[in-house]
Amino acid sequence: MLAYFGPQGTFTEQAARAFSAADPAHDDLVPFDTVPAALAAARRGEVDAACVPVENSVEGAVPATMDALTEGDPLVAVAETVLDVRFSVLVRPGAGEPKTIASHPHALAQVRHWIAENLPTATAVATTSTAAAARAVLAGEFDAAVSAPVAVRHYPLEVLATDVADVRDAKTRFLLLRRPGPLPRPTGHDRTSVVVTATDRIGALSDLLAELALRRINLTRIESRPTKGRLGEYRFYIDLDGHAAEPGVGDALAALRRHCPDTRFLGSYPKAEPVLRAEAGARAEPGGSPAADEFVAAAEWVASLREGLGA
Ligand SMILES: O=C(O)C(=O)C[C@]1(C(=O)O)C=C[C@@H](O)C=C1
Repeated sequence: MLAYFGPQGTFTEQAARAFSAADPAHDDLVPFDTVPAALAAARRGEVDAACVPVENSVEGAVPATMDALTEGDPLVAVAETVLDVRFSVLVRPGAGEPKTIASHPHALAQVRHWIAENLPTATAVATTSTAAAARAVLAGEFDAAVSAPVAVRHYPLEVLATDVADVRDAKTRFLLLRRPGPLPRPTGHDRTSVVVTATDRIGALSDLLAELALRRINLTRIESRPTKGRLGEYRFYIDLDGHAAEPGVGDALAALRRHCPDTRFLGSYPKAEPVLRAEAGARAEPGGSPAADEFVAAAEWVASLREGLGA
C-alpha cells in the first residue's frame, strides 16, 4: 500500500501512480489530507511507503514536507519523480463569474498573474491541496479551484481554463519515502539527501560544505528551515550527487556526522532526470562521485598500512 498527499486528484496522486507503475508492490493507493498524515502512516507501518511533494521549480521547497521529515521517526527516500505542473481552473457547471478562487498556496503562487489578468476581482483562498480546493468548490464553499488537470475526472466540475501557468515548464519533484531498510542499489545517477543542524559559530556551514567540496561531491540543493527551538538556529537540507554506497559519498556523510551528531540521512535514490541536470551544467560525468576510484585506492592503501603491508 502506498500513502499519498491527497485527496484524489492531486498532483501527488499522479506522482504516486508513476511510482506504482514502476513497482507493482504499490498497487493500492491511499489518500491522506496532509503531508504529515501520509508520512505518519508510513512511520506506523500502516502503508509500505508514502509519496509527498518536496520542491517546485517556481515556489521552492514544500515546508510541510521538510518539517515532517525531521519530526518523528526517520523515513528515507527510495525514489523520486518530477512532474510538469500546469493547472486547470474548475468551477461549478453554470456558475457565474468566480468571486473566490481556492488552491494549495504553492499552486496559487504559480498562477498569481493569471488570476490578476483573468479574474481580477476574485479573492484567492488557501486550501490544503489543489484537489481539496476542487472538492470545496463542489461543496459550494468557493467559486473556482486551481487544480491538477486530472481533478476534473474525480469531481464533476466544469473547466473554465486549462494550461494555466505563469511560468512555462514549471515542475514539482516528489519523493517516495519508507521506513529505513536496505538502500536502493546505486545506478550511477543517484542523489543523496541529508539534514544537518549547523551550530551557531563562525564558519560552521562553510565547514560542512567544505567536506563535500574536498571530496569533489556536487551539491545540488541546500535549503534551511528553523529548528523551531531557538531563534537563529537552522537545519540545512542538503541534496548531493551520488549514493551512500560510493566511497566518497560515504566518507562525506561520516564527516558531516562528525561535525553534527544529529545529522539525519534522508536516503540515496536514483535521480529522476539525470540528463537534464547534466545539461544544466551541474556536472558532466554520470555517477555520483567522479573521484570514486581515488577513494577506493586510498582506502585500500590505509588498509594495507594497518596490516603492515605498505608504507
Ligand atoms: O495540491 C496538490 O495537488 C499537490 O500535489 C501539492 C503541490 C505542491 O505541494 O506544490 C504539488 C504540485 C503543484 O506545485 C501544486 C501543489
